[in-house]
Amino acid sequence: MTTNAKYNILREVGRGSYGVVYEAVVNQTGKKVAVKRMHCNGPENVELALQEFWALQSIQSQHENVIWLKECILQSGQVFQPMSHHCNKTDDQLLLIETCLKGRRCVDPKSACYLWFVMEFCDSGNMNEFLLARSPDAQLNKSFMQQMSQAVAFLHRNHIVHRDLKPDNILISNSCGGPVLKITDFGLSKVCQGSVNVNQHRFSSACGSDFYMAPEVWEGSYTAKADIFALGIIFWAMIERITFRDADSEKELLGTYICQGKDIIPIGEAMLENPSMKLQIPLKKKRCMPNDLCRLLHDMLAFNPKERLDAFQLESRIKQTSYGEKIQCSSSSK
Ligand SMILES: Nc1ncnc2c1ncn2[C@@H]1O[C@H](COP(=O)(O)OP(=O)(O)OP(=O)(O)O)[C@@H](O)[C@H]1O
Repeated sequence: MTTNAKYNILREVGRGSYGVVYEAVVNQTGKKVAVKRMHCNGPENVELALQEFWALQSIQSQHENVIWLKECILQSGQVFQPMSHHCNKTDDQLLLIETCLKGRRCVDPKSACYLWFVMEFCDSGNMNEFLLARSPDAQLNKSFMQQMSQAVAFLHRNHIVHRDLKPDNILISNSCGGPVLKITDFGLSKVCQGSVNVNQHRFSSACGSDFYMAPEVWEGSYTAKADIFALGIIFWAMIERITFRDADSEKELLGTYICQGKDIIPIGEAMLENPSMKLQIPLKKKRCMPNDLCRLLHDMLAFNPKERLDAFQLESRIKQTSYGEKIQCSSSSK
């Protein structure tokens, strides 16, 4: 570390397919931050890194449940420059954009090129780890449902479609009061500039994680309503504690599916094969799910995206559900 370094890296927190995340401190304030380093060595990595940057930069105001990007720094060899979202882009930044557009490396192959994302630090892991380490709790589930729906409504209001919502991409900060969810990992997200209504913008590249993908995503023509389907799968799995073991990482993950013999099939894929399929909600404990919650899940997981709730309808429907409400016990004894 040099004496005038802005950040001091403390330890590695984890690695994903495209980057390494470190815990660090801001030297001037002592505040803890997370720093994600993404290697921009090929067009695929560059596209993911730039999409993450564009989405997080495009948000003008912050939202408590969306990860906050403090700054993004482009490293080219020994030179570190802040990324700019405005017209005054540096030559290195323009080369990154060229790499993304042309689909071939345009940055100097001799100098190492990285994007460093400085973000708020989340101290309690992701939603899978957090929930599966605790006993089921309807009040906590309700609070998480509210936080997730508010975050997605905020993103959609800001014309951002996440396209990869899953419990792994929802981090938890538990340092001030109750647990606060933070939606993160915007590498597959899209900013629909110029669209008046985010639900009318159509995407054609299938992307996301199988178990959370809506039927129309499997077909390759979908809108922001695909984010609502993913939330429906997450809510259902969280409420009934439905999990599966990921084939690659062998981790236990929250997610609902259909059993076909020994195989488990993602709900969206199964619905596409059989559009008239009736979802069995609740799957486990029949008497434990209130009717309004059951209807809400059906409305989030509707096969036809036009019949599916949008993020703004979802936000108000969750406020109305009786699920997870504290039961007030009045006592007359003093
Ligand atoms: N802001 C943060 N605060 C604390 N930990 C974080 C933060 N961002 C990411 N992490 C952790 O760092 C690790 C790597 O995250 P990253 O987003 O790079 O990959 P991933 O989501 O695990 O995998 P992939 O990108 O392959 O889907 C994960 O364990 C994640 O929980």
